[in-house]
Amino acid sequence: MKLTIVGTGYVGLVTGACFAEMGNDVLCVDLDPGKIERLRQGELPIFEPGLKEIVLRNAAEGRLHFTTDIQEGVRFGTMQFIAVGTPPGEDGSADMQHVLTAARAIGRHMSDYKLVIDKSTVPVGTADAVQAEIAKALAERGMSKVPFSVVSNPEFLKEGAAVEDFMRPDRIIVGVDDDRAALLMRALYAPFQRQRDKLVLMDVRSAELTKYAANAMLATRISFMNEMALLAEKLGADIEQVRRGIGSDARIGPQFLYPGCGYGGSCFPKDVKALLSSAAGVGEPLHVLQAVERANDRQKHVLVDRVVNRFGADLSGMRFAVWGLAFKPETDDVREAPSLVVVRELAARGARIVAHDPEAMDRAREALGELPGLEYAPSPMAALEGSDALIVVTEWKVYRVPDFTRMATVLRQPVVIDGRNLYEPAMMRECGLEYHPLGRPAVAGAPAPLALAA
Ligand SMILES: NC(=O)c1ccc[n+]([C@@H]2O[C@H](COP(=O)([O-])OP(=O)(O)OC[C@H]3O[C@@H](n4cnc5c(N)ncnc54)[C@H](O)[C@@H]3O)[C@@H](O)[C@H]2O)c1
Ligand SMILES: O=c1ccn([C@@H]2O[C@H](COP(=O)(O)OP(=O)(O)O[C@H]3O[C@H](CO)[C@@H](O)[C@H](O)[C@H]3O)[C@@H](O)[C@H]2O)c(=O)[nH]1
Repeated sequence: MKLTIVGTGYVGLVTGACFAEMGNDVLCVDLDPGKIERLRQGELPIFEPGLKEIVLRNAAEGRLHFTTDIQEGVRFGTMQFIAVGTPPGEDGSADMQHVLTAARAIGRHMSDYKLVIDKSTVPVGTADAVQAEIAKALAERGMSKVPFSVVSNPEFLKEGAAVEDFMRPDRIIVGVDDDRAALLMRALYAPFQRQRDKLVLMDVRSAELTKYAANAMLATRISFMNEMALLAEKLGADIEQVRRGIGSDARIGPQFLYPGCGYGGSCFPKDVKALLSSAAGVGEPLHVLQAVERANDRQKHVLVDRVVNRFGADLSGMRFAVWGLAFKPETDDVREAPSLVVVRELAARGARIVAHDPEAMDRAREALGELPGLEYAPSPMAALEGSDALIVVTEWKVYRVPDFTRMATVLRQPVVIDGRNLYEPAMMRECGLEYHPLGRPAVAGAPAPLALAA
C-alpha cells in the first residue's frame, strides 16, 4: 500500500520504517529540512535501538522516502498518517496547531480518496476537527465531492523500545466509523497480528480517550509506587520487597511498579496535563489524576532533598557526579527528564556537576544551555573523580554493575544517592560505600567516612 507519514519524529519515523519493512511504499514528510536531509544521507536524527538498520535497509530497497514537500506527500499515499507533535499549551491543554495544519494541507492538495489516520495523541473530538478542516479546504477548492475518511489509531510505543513495541504490539486500537476505512486498516495491520487478533475496533471518540486513559493509568501506578517508597522508608520497610509482593498479584502485575525519581518524557507529563485540562473543560474534575501530577512534581525533587539532608543546603564548593540524563534508558530524549530538575537545583545551590549519559549529552546540553558549574564526562568513572557523591538518575545498563571498589576510592566521599534502586545494599556496605536508595533502608559506609545525617 502507499502510505504518507506527516511528521517524522519518534512516532512518525518508527511508523514509516516499520510499515516499509512490511512491504509498503512509504513517504515520510517533515517541515524540518535539516531532519529530512540527514535522513536522506542515511543519518538518524534520534537514537532508538534497531531503528537505523530498518530505515537504511528500506531506504536502500526503495520503499522508504523522505521529503519536505507536503504537496508531494499528500499526492503520494492513499493512507495519510498524521504523526506530528501535540505539545502542551500554556494552560496544559494539547496544542493542536500542528495536527490542524497537517489536516488543512491534506484538504488543500488531495484530489482522490484519502484515508486520514490520526496517530498523534489528541483530545477527544480531534477527528471531528480534522474532518472539518479537510472538508473546508476541499470546499474552498470546489472539490467537496472528493471522498475521505478520518480514523483514530493512537500509538502506544515506548521510546527506547519503539521498534519492538511497534512490531509486536499488545493491541492495535482503531477508532473508525466506516466500513471502507475499517477494511483498509485491517489490511494494513494484518502482518502485525498473525499470532492473534490484536485489532480492537471502536468508535473514534473512545479510541482517542483510550490513549489518554492508558497513559494516565500508567502514570498513576508510578506515582502510587513513588509515594509507597517514601512511606516505606519512613516506616522502615523495603519497597523492593513490597514491589515484588504486590506485583505477584495477577490483578496488579509486575510491570510499571518501579519507584524512581519521577516520570518524565514527552508523553506522561503532557498527556496527564491534557487529560486534566479536557476533564476540567467539561466540568468533570479528575481528582486522582490531579494527585498523580502533584506527586510526580514532588518526586522530581526527592534526590536533591537527599543531597541537602546529607550535605546541607549550601552546596557551594561541592561537586556531584550525575549518572543518566535521558528520561529513561535507551533513548537520547531528555524532554521533562528528572535529570533536568536535579542538575538545575544543584547548580542553583552553588554545586558543580559532572554529568554522564551514554546517548543524551548533546540533547541535555541543548536543554540546559550554559549552566554555571556544569560539565560533561566522557565516561561514568571519569564523572566520579573528585566528586563528593554520585547521584544515579537514569538506569542505563552501563551503570548497573560498576567497579564498586574503585567507585569508593575515586569519589572524594564514598556516597551514592540512587534514584532507581540499582544496587544491592549489602554490596555497597561491603565496598565501603554509603548508600541512599529510594524506599529502602540507607547503608552507612564501612568504615563510615562521615556520620549519616538524621
Ligand atoms: N514519543 C513517543 O514515545 C510517543 C509515543 C506514542 C505517541 N506519541 C504521540 O505522537 C505524536 C508525535 O510525537 P513525537 O514524539 O514523534 O514528536 P516529535 O516532536 O519527535 O516529532 C514531530 C515531528 O512533526 C514535525 N511536524 C510538525 N508539524 C508538521 C507539519 N505540519 N508537517 C510535517 N511535519 C510536521 C516536526 O518537525 C517533528 O519532526 C505526539 O502527539 C505524541 O504525544 C509519542
Ligand atoms: O515502573 C516504572 C516505569 C516507568 N517509569 C518512568 O516513566 C517514564 C515513562 O517511561 P515509559 O513509559 O517506559 O516511556 P515512554 O516512551 O514515555 O512511553 C509512555 O508514553 C508513550 C507516549 O504516549 C506511550 O506510547 C507508552 O505506551 C508509554 O509507556 C520514564 O521517566 C520512566 O523512568 C518509572 O518511573 N517506573
